[in-house]
Amino acid sequence: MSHRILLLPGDGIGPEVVEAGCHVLDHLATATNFDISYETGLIGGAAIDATGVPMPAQTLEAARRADAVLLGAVGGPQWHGLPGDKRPEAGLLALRAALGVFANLRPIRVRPQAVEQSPIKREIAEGSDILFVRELTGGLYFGDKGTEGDAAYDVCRYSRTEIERVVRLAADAASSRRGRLTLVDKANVMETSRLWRAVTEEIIAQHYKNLDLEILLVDAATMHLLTRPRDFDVIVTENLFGDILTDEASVLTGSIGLIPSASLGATGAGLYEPVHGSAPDIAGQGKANPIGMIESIA
Ligand SMILES: NC(=O)C1=CN([C@@H]2O[C@H](COP(=O)(O)OP(=O)(O)OC[C@H]3O[C@@H](n4cnc5c(N)ncnc54)[C@H](O)[C@@H]3O)[C@@H](O)[C@H]2O)C=CC1
Ligand SMILES: CC(C)CC(=O)C(=O)O
Ligand SMILES: [Mg+2]
Repeated sequence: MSHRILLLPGDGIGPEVVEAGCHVLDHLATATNFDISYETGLIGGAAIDATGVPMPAQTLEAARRADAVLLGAVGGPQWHGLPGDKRPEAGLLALRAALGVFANLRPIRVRPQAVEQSPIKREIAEGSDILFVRELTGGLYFGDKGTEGDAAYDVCRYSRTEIERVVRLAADAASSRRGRLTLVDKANVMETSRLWRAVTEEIIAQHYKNLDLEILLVDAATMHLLTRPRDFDVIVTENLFGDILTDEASVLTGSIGLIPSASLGATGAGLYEPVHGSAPDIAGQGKANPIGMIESIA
């Protein structure tokens, strides 16, 4: 049976890293007699230029048919003037929502052979191995948003169910790793964070007594990540905080280009993409690090 892979190269360095990833995948598939078939689709700025919208219906249908979706990156300065729902990034958000991939796994590992690449002192960075589980289909990115005269708003909303499913996934991951789960929130200020904290504490107390649960406020967490990264095992957090903290944590490894991700739902195809964006500053120069894409494929 052929495994159907949908390639969505997107914009900027997206096509470069997808091409590099496919070289590796082709070699592996041939070497192991693993039968794959590719389909390529449009997303983001490339889709806007070709069809007028960042997520053509044809791409969504192909993603639903696929066994796995490999995405490069979307976005670039040429589309920055568009309204929010017409921008390249809206295409990626629509894809994540349509596939129901609520958990975005972002492993950050400082490899022994690359520790010298880290701008962080060796005695701090060496051996760091953190799995971020970022909630991917809720929160600020998906809440009601708009403008009212000179004002603008983005609503952050989370339901108990949305929190429960991603916390359970993170707790399962921690159980199979080093048994430590860290929740990052802003429960001293945000109502949604207080719900995250209550639900997480309840789930861990009831179902994961084996785990050591640590809770950090997000502002302090940004410091702990770069001063005691080895203390972390699995970190679970909401969509916005996870987006920001993983770019920060990538610094430990020396390059955001090294960081892969897998976005998983309860059923259906997974979405596999590097953590970085379209990097317009280096696009077309043959400089993009493809390891994040290759590890996403792995
Ligand atoms: N998943 C996605 O498709 C994402 C898309 N974006 C979009 O990408 C565009 C550019 O965003 P930026 O803020 O510049 O973030 P970015 O992640 O594209 O780039 C940030 C910095 O990291 C470098 N970098 C990124 N990937 C690299 C790689 N593989 N190898 C070596 N260096 C790499 C870039 O050259 C740049 O200096 C924006 O339109 C943004 O919305 C941003 C993040 C994720
Ligand atoms: C919609 C994306 C541009 C958000 C992002 O930066 C990410 O998922 O890493
Ligand atoms: Mg990001």
